[in-house]
Amino acid sequence: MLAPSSATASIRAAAGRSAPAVLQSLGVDAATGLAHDEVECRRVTFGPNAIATHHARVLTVLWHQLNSPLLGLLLVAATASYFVGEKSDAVIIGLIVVVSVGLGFVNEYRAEKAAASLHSQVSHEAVVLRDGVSGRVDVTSLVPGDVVELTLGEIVPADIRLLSVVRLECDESVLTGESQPVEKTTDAVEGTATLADLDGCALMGTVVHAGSARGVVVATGSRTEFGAIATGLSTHQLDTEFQLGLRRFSMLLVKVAGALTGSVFVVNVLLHKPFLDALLFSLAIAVGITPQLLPAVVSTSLAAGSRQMSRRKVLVKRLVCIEDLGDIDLLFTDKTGTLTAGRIDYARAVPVEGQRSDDVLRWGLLCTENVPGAAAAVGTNPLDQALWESPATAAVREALTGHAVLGVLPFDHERRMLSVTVRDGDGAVHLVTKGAPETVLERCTDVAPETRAALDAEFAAGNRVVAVASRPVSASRAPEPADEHDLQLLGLLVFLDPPKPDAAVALGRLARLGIRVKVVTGDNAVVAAKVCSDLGLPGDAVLTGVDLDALDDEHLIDAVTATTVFARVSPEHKARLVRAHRHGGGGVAFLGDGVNDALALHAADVGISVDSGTDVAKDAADVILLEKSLDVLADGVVEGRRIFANTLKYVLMGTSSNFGNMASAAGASLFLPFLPMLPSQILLGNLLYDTGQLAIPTDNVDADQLRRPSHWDIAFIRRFMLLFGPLSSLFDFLTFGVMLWAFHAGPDLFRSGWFVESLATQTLVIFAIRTRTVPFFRSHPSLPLTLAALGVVLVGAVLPATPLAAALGFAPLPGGFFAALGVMVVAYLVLVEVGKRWFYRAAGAQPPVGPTDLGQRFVRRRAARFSIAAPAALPLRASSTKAPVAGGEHSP
Ligand SMILES: Nc1ncnc2c1ncn2[C@@H]1O[C@H](COP(=O)(O)OP(=O)(O)OP(=O)(O)O)[C@@H](O)[C@H]1O
Ligand SMILES: [Mg+2]
Repeated sequence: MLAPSSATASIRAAAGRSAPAVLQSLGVDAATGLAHDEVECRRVTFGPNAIATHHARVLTVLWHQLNSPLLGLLLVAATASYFVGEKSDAVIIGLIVVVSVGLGFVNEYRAEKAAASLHSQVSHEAVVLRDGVSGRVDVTSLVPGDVVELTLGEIVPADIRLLSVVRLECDESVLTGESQPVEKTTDAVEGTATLADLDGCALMGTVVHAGSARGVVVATGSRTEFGAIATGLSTHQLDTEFQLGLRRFSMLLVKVAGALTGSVFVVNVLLHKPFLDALLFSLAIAVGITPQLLPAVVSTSLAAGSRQMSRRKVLVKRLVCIEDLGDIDLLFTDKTGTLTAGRIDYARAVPVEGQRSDDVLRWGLLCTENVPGAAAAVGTNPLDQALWESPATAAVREALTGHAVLGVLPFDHERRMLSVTVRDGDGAVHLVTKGAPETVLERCTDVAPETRAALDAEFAAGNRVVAVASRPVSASRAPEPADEHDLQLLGLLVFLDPPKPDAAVALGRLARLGIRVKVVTGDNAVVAAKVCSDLGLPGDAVLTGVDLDALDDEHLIDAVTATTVFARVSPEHKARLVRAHRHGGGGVAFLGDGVNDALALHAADVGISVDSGTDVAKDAADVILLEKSLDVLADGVVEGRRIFANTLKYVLMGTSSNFGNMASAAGASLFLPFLPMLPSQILLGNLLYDTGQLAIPTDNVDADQLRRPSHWDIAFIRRFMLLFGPLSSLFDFLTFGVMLWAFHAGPDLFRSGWFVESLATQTLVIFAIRTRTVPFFRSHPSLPLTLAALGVVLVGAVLPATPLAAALGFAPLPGGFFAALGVMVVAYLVLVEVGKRWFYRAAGAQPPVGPTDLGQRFVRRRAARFSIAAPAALPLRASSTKAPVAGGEHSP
């Protein structure tokens, strides 16, 4: 029995030993893999191959709500006051706190649930050999000893000792920071090696950059190197960069609140006000200022957003992707299926002089990755699919029976060719090569000028063309790249893939959303240019993969910003283009569905794939479109920006008017002989206000706000707070004046007046803050929001006149107060409008801030794929007590 602590459990130890020795100590035969019952056994011992859980846990969420020193202090103080002072006041405080905590809990729990269900919709798979049969399994079910296959674009699913490699290169930047891919071998390393030197190993979380390999799993889950850095990262909470920023910002507010309320408390005590009252009052203010609900509210609106997205055929793998999707301003897309109909049709064969059409077609049909046996299921290659499924090729397909395919050199996106050795009916053996005409023609002995002319004509018409060539060979082994020479060209196979009728409209829509679109394709430059110009994209300056290779990174950036179409690019070129643009600051999205797109999908801020795409592409993507269409993508972007805009409303509300109110409460307590508001009243006002805010996700968003990528900008929020906070305080002090001098109010009346005024201004200002339009009523809020805001104000206004008033310490307000209130609310909103106009004009002049790219973001994204739903099953270090990185400012 293998114990988790055995020497093999560490990849570093395994790296120093030969592959056979590692296999032996793991008790596995590389030819058959583990037996299924052994896998079960090991799963019990080692646990799942996971480093995070996405299970929504009641207690954790509840603890989140209660885990606030302020709340604790408040409850302690309330309990103390229950025994020595006002019993009813203490009870009311207790009740309000319970309701607030409940509100936060329900919201956050629902968001967690939504996030968890997103996680369980997506699964990440690996190809593994068990009991002699290879198949796909969920990555979380891998155990040490499993024999796995690695292919291009895949994320390495565990720490693996390599057994055989074919030109394998891994991008290990997520672990080592090294941006150049590392070449891998099967050799053991000597002595003690650093992580970057483990040549004979592939490490969890890294990307297969080139080639393929087979290896044996040595360590899983949190015992991997990646697990060690990612353990404790909570992948479902506070996932977004904004939420992290918000946390930091909240901390700032808490500090301000601490200083403010601390001094209020001291001054109040020095002024000989009752100790406990002063303490409760200060704490209530502090609770009011702290935007406790904010993180919960952000996740809630994102969670609601993910449902709206899926109704628009956009699936996000994680909540954070919604925000990222709204933020993109540059989209790279492949051509096939996005710009073109994608239903590739075989049109005709163009034989060279002396050949027959049917022969070109016959060799073309044989030259595929399909296993011999004629009508065997076709692979995923779209050109081969089209060839094999076309009714026009049926007759030739029937006649293939006498041929035997002896070996295949698979298609790869760098060579853009594939070759087979075939024995024909007469027993003669041929090497047949099919591929991109440029590359195939280079390897042919002589090509007639007429053939080149025919090819150019097909390209100019925007048709996809592959060339078929052959030569007789003697050896009946599988072909190698070195064999592809001295070929005789047989002819061309022409396929039609016309531009999508609605793509031009969708491109226009993306342009209006402020998103630049660039096309990257493995197809020919002339074809790409033709399709693009048909759709209205500038296709006159096309850069090819060869051009890109000639540019170093410095020149690349200049050259690529000006270019819209990139043709004959390899998977690595696609990724390089994405990386070059990511330094520009804006969000870069990549849309693709092929194996050749996976590297770029990993490199992009937002990787987008389609439901019908290949597994590797879907695995690499953050967002999956149920339909490959730029229109669906545009819907997704709009939805993302809408959600973002609404979330921002909360933040602006909470940090400006709310903050202003609390500051005035603190200020007033200094010159009033009594507390300006009772602690329970402050908390009640806060609760009512929060409740009204819950309708914000339903709100309409101005078209103008959807036209820009949505960046989170904490500096913007801070400036907003500093302008609009004091503005709301101004009206609070006006109210104080009115209450004291016009109504000669005593404590109860004073508090009632201010309670109603602060709730009214604080709530109604949503109508101004929700839009940049001046005057605000030209933009229409949603009905639920309107009703909620007015409802809250109404409740606040009648409260002092109800039987509850006495218990809450309110007194009925005179009619004259409401007249004054009306005037003040109107004056306040007018001033806010003036401030808004000035603010947005000044803000327009500010340079936009790009997303601050944390390397952590990639770690989180990778970690999310090694996540399980079961709550208690994470053994060993996974359940370590390391604080969640997201929880504080001390991120590594
Ligand atoms: N099965 C095949 N047989 C022969 N040649 C092929 C085959 N598949 C692709 N090719 C050639 O390789 C070229 C590049 O293909 P690749 O898959 O890299 O790009 P693509 O996926 O077609 O383009 P896009 O990125 O727009 O989807 C094709 O244009 C074609 O010339
Ligand atoms: Mg493709």
